[in-house]
Amino acid sequence: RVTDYDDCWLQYDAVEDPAIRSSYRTRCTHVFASTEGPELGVARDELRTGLGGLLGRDPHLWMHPPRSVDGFLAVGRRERMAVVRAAVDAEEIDALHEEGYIVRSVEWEGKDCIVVTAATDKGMLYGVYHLLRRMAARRPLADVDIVEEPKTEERLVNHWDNPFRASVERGYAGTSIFDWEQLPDLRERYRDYARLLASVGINGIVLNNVNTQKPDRPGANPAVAEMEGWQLLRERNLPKVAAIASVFRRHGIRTYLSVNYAAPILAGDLDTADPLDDDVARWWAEKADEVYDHVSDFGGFLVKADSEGQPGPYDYDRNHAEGANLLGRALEPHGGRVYWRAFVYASHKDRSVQAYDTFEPLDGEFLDNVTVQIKNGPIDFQPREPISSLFGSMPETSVACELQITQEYTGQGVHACYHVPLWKETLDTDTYADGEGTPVKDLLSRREGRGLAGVGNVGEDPNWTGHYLAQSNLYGYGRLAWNPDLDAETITDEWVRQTFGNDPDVVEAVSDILHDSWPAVLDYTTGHLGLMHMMYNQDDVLENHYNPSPGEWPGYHGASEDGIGVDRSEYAEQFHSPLSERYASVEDCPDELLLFFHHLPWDHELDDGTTVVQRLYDNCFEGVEEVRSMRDRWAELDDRVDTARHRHVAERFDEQLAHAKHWRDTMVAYFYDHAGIPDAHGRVPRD
Ligand SMILES: CO[C@H]1[C@H](O)[C@@H](O)[C@H](O)O[C@@H]1C(=O)O
Repeated sequence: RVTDYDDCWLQYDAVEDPAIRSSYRTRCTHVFASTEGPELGVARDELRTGLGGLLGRDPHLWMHPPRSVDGFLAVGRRERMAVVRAAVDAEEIDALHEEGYIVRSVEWEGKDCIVVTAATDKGMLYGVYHLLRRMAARRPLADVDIVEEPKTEERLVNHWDNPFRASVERGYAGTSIFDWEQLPDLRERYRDYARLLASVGINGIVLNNVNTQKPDRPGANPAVAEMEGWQLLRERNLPKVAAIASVFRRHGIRTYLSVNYAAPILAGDLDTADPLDDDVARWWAEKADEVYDHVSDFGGFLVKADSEGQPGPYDYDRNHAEGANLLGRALEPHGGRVYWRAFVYASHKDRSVQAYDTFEPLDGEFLDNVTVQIKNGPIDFQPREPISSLFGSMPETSVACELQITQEYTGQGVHACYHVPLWKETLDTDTYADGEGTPVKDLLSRREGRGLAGVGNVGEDPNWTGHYLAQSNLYGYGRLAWNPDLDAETITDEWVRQTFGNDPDVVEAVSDILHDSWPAVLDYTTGHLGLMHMMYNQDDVLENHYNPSPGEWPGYHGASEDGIGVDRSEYAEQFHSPLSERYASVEDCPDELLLFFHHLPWDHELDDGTTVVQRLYDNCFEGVEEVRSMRDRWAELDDRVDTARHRHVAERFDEQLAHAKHWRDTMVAYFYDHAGIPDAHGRVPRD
């Protein structure tokens, strides 16, 4: 099946090693797979594609257990297949999470078999993807005993795609893959996208941008003209939503929409959107009924309210709980959920403290089907931020952590920047909410309504993500959402092997490059001491948040003649002890967050005796050398990776190196202009 876009990590390259190939062929050439549900149809198709590639010949699909062969793969329910009953006890299935699965090898009637089973069809689909992932990494199939369950219930991708305009806010991979003019006619690409998401356990997708209308505020992002997502709630557009939902449903993915809080006015004929108005409540209830008439398993609504010019309950002097619960009530009869974003701030105060001040007092006031969606940090997806102080501060509320898969502030698909280590740092941070050992990930797991939302990075470009290496961020997000305990190295190894093959030199080089990428970006875009928000933010969209422009944001980084950094002691107080004390203390605050919480003299000495300004110079220069080394290591792979991808990535590394130098030179000049202290190695001021 030839497409004009990349297969990403579903390459299914043929197994070269004869011993592994013969072991795989014995167990997987013949497939006895159930067909009772739509997800099982997808599983069968995936097995045909995956095994066809891996085994180098088409698998033989049976509707009965083949007896004339040495082994086979069985995919089905325990109650329907004797071979599955031979491998799995009823109690195991009863105890299994509804999205969990079991992959187990078993000898059955003298045959070497592999069974994939679960309590649900969706679980079996995930089991099939796990089996194919294992084979793509050339892992053995003898003595397999895998019992897997998701640690997180809600695992969503948020699209900031603008319907009818084909643009993607903060998208760096071309236009949107969704063609709303053409819908309800479907594109093959929707199915391939759903395969990618299902293969990493994503179970929800928000189709459109949270900016659902032109924000009425001065200096707003110029791409605003393109935002008309509120239109999707119009009855005439619901068949289009239903068509897309039918593709994702087959892959175990529920469909959600970003809605505009003033929809009763924009898409209805009311003159108010006041949450305590009965007509407004009726409007939303009827609108929800209408949506569910079209999409029976619709997931719910995502809302950006009272934020960056989007309307909300503040327009009626109502608080966010009153605002969210209005939609919660409308969705409740249908089993729908509201994701209510906590990204609310006003410019009069330090942005970092505002989400807590707004939402912490409302803890316990949100309905059960409302999830407060919180960005990982208090500012805005910066290369590094401390966690949001809301994590661990709303015990009576379902919360989700919003992460950015797209690289708005980490190089926008031009720079390689692997976000998985960044996300691990967030998810593993101990909030001390219930005493020591309460990491963020535990506050997101094991309960309906809790989870993760990742702002997507795909577009119409053949490589989906602008940069081939950025595919690792979508892959890694899904794997981490499924199990936040997975370590970054495991996720990286999986992705590299499925995407670029199992050549040990390639696996090692690409893995190292990925793991060096985030620290490098931190070095040349922030100086790696907790500074952030040093980027360009003027009108012309394409340069927005890409180029350096530290002069624009003194309030965010506090550079002045006497020092740099911002005293955010008020923010530190919002955390539980001992985290609050640690952040508030210059001695105990981790270096990588030091200038986020403290304003320090340029010549303040760090633990190793280096001054703040010298460390900033050193890191900016070091960052460029790290990019040079990544580029050179990638160059050495030119005969190990196919030409098309190798050349594309190599050219992006050339661009990244040039741009990193631009960041370095701008940053060190800015620091020198304020500090007036030259670099100890004579590099600053530059000639
Ligand atoms: C969708 O708007 C985005 C905006 O493009 C972006 O600059 C910032 O990250 O935050 C906003 C948000 O998260 O709502």
